[in-house]
Amino acid sequence: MGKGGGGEDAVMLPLFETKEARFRGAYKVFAFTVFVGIFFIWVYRLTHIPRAGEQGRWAWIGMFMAELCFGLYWILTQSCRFKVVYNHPFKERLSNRYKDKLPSVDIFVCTADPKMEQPTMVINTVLSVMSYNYPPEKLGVYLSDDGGSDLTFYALIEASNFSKHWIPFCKKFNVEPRSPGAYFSQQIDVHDIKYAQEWLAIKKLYKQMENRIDLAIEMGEIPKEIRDQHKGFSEWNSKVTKQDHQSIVKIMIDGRDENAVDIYGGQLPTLVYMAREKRLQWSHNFKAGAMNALVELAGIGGYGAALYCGTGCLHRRESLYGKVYSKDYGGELNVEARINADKTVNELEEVSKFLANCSYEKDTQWGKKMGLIYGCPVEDVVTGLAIQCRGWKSLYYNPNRKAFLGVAPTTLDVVLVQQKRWSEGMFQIFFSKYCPFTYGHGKIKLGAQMGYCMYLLWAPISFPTLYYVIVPPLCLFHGISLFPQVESIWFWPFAYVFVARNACSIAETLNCGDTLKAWWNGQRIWLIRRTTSYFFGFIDTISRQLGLSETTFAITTKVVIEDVLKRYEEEVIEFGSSTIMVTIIAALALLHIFCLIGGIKKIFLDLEFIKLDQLILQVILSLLLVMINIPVYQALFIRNDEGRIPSSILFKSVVLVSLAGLIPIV
Ligand SMILES: O=c1ccn([C@@H]2O[C@H](COP(=O)(O)OP(=O)(O)O[C@H]3O[C@H](CO)[C@@H](O)[C@H](O)[C@H]3O)[C@@H](O)[C@H]2O)c(=O)[nH]1
Repeated sequence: MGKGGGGEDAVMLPLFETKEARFRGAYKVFAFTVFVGIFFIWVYRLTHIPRAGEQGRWAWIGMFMAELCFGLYWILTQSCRFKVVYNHPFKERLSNRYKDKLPSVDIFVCTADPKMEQPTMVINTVLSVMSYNYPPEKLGVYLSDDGGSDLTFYALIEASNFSKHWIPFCKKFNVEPRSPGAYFSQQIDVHDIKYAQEWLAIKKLYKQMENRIDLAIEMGEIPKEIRDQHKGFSEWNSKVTKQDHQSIVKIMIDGRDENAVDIYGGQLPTLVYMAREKRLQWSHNFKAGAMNALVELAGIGGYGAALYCGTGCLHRRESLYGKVYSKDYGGELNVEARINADKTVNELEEVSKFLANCSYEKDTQWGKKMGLIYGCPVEDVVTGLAIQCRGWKSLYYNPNRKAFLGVAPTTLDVVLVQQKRWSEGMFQIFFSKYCPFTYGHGKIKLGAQMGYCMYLLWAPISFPTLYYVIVPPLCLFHGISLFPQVESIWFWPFAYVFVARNACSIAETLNCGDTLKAWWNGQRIWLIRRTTSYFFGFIDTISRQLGLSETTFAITTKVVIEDVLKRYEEEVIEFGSSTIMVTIIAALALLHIFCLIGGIKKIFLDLEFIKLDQLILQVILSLLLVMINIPVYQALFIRNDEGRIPSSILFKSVVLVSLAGLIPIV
């Protein structure tokens, strides 16, 4: 580390520092003790298998398999804990070093459906990134509209006009957050009269704009007088549908134009609308296709392998273009495509439309070695891996004031569909040529390969989890012991691994600033995800591998209904739909309480306490499962709001549990 201040030294000061997390040595010792515990559990299982013909022999072997999977998976997860680093950037050094030679930055915003991703929400994102504290002549904002909707286009026209007021307002008062919707939902400090006046005026402008957009959405079409004001609407003729239309590219603000200024004469950033061509016979590759069209259009962690998570990530252009990192790469910050400098807006739009055509990428490396990789619903993770394997390093940075805020699902069914897509997509990567252990071999560190696999194996980990939450409770119900007695020495590895693993997870949660309640809720959703989404993610991956189905992308809806939001804020789970996943959740919850009651009855009445110490761990496991499922029982039996579990599901679950009770334990 050098001294601060100006001069040549200051120019060469590092732009960030990386520090290793503390207590890693102690953690490694702790992890070793847990591993010893896991090892003894495996030894116990193998040395105590019930003899052939004895009841519970196969259940026992299944327990061994499940615990083997958990143990191996736990080893994978250590890759993320052994080497933890924190990055700290020095922002002022960046401007000292590069002064006015900062790189040009293109920001891509994607939307795919005006019903699930409302245009007002989309333009709030656009307006917030347009207002970044960055030289506007170096900033380009590109909206990809896979919904091909004139409503979204209209909203962007409104946003481009409003930005002339909003950007200078943000700069003048250093506004945070810069999304107007989020900003106006906050209380303001009215001590400064000038600020309060401007605040009121711009809020009024925003609300008027919002009303106009909402009105158009309500009507389902753009009023004629608005259509006539912008020639861009002529692209939406009667033949245009969401799945079938020509490419549409409109440069709403041309950042090169000296007249593209805000109300105070300040330069505005470039703003572009793009709906890439869609034809029924062409695969459009979901978000990866949209992102590549944008990349083409714009000219644009601990092992140095933090995951690319799709949203809120910054890339160097060269890394996305498929270039291999070279040691001579000096971080050419000012590589700018000058070739288009002399083109008019119309000429640029025409060239861009060609780039956004379906056929443009045919027989090219786009989607393979260039841009985002096609064929996988988690295009971000596989693309990040490929980039890292080309020698580029990635850093994870989580500033106190969040750099990006997104919209998370508020209902369980949407979460489960999203999680299914992720687990399915990641498992596909494991099966593909991009499997980190083979594709990444010799290119990224073993720790990074293991770290990737921790995510890629979400789908198959559903099987041992399902086994563990079904078989021990069922065995308890039948009075069959699957764990050592409390007096036995073998009891201790189980107790130690259970307590140590959970204590570590609680410590991590608290260390991240979360509460104990959040941890407990985390266990709840952990169980639900593993027993539903990951399971179906597995099934769908296999059926895709067998050629029985095709990759799909179920968009996460960002629309929130008022009473659903109210329940979400009150921390009440929104079940509310009759999906197979909710049926599984309900059936498992009923099974757990049914087995717990049945098991306790058996211990107290039929077995006369003889087996209590042999079954105590199963009783504890079932009790914990019942406690985790409390919101499910409430949704099944107590709640009467719209978010409860429908009674048809209760009926199906009772049938399923009755059948499970009949399964003989062998
Ligand atoms: O055909 C499509 C489908 C989706 N999208 C866009 O892709 C983004 C992600 O889709 P969303 O339904 O929001 O998925 P999520 O699972 O919520 O998104 C997370 O997971 C995705 C897959 O890993 C990443 O691409 C995202 O960046 C990340 O936020 C959204 O902006 C969509 O508008 C398209 O542009 N075209």
